[in-house]
Parts: sequence; structure tokens; C-alpha cells
Amino acid sequence: SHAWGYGPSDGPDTWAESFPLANGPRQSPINIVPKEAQFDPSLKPLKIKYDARDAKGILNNGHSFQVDFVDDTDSSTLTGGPISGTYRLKQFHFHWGASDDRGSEHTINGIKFPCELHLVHWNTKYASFGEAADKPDGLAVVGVFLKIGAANPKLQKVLDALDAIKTKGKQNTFSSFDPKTLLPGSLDYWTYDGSLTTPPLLESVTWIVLKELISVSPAQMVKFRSLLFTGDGEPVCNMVDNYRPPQLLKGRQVRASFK
Ligand SMILES: CN[C@@H]1CN(c2cccc(OC)c2)S(=O)(=O)c2sc(S(N)(=O)=O)cc21
Ligand SMILES: [Zn+2]
Repeated sequence: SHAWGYGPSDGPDTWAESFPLANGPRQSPINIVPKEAQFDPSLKPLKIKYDARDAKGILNNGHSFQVDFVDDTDSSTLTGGPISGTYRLKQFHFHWGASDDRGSEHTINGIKFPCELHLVHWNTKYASFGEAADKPDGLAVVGVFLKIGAANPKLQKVLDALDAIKTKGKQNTFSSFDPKTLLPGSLDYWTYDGSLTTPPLLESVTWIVLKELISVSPAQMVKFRSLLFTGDGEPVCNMVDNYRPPQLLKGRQVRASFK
């Protein structure tokens, strides 16, 4: 398998060697310039319905940590917004920096946030996530920026689970958690056609980036940074700066659901 990461020898600037899609026409993330986004009155409100009972487990995958969901029924779904049909929640994960001045993948007017949450959904017109993952309308990811401020109590259950998955490959059960509690009050969003921000960089993602931020405290950011990229017995490497920088827009239009 292709070993990739975020370091000097395996980071985003090297990915094109093994993953030629890295230079494709609809790569993510991007810098969002709100003044250049076109308000689209035909965009519907996002409809998000999650069931806390679908939370299954939490995993350190060596690139981030993810909370996985049972996705064999339509109990946790995303509909409306820019997408047609029903997309099922598969997992959520985060990207963050070594310090509070960086960490997000998308940027707003060039501003980086300390952390970014991604909720990954797949189109049920396909039989499975694996089938959907390489189709142009296969995935929809909701992105939420985290900004330094007061501690976010909604994050605490996730952060408290990290001590048990410190190293690559470690996983644990993680149950009864409704990720809707992580979302901001407003579901206003920007949307554009993009890709996975990690290898295999598949150009299958309808990105839905929320305008409103959620808060995270400096102490909570220290918890994210306590994870390791490396596995048990390997030389320690802190899991930080696991973000891909913004990619070229290549003529794409970013639409806004709000004025
Ligand atoms: C490591 N990559 C993450 C895990 N996934 C993964 C794992 C295996 C195969 C695959 O593609 C066939 C995708 S994933 O699809 O859940 C996503 S989505 C995503 S992001 N940052 O664009 O939201 C990162 C990852
Ligand atoms: Zn992501």
C-alpha cells in the first residue's frame, strides 16, 4: 500500500507521485473567498438527522482519529442542501495544527483555523461506501471550523476517548453519541465540487462547509495533539499538522446558501 503522511518525506507535496489525482481538476481543500461565492437561491436547507445509537467505535488510523457509525440503515442521514437523494453518515474526524495558528484544511480569505471537523456521508444510490467512494456524486462531507475560545463541552466525550487510542491502529468502542451536538446553530453553508483531502484523493466529494464556527479551548487542542501518528514501539511522532493546504480552484464555482 502507498505510505503517505504529513511529514517532509511523505507529505502533501509528495502525494502526486503515488496519487496522480493530486493534480486533478477538482481537488480539496480550497481557500473560500466569501465575496466571490455566488448566493444560489435554489440551494435547499441542509437536513441532518443523526441517531446517537449508530455510533460504533473510535479509531486512530495513523492520519487522524475517526468515530465510525453503523451505516446499514437510513437512521443517520444528510439530505437537502446541494445534494439530491440520501447520504448516510459513515464517520467523522478532524484535522488540526501543532499550534493554534493553523490546522484547518479549508481557509476563509486565507485565514487558517486551529481545527476542522469533517462528517463523511455516502450516497445511498450506490450499494456501499466503497462503491460510492470513487463516483463523482458518491460522497458529501460537511466541514465545520473550530475557533479558539471557551471550552466546548460537546467535544469532551470525544476528547476523553483519545487516551485509549493514542497510537496508530488502536481502536475502542464509542457508543451513544449524536454528532449533531457538534454543529453550530446556523447551517448556512458554502458548497463546491471537490475531493477527499487525503489519498486516494478521489474526486467524489460534494463539499458543504458551514459558515458558523464552533469553539474549542487551548486545553482541548492540547488533547488533540496528544495523539501519535506512530504505532506502539515506533519512534514517537505527535499527530499534529495533519492538514492538506488549499488547492487550485481550476475554474470551479463556490456557491453560498445564504446572502
Ligand atoms: C484516510 N482517508 C479518510 C478515510 N476514508 C477512506 C478510507 C479508505 C478508502 C477511502 O477511499 C476509498 C477513504 S474516508 O473516505 O472516510 C475519508 S473522507 C476524508 S476527508 N478529509 O476528505 O473528509 C478523509 C478520509
Ligand atoms: Zn477530513
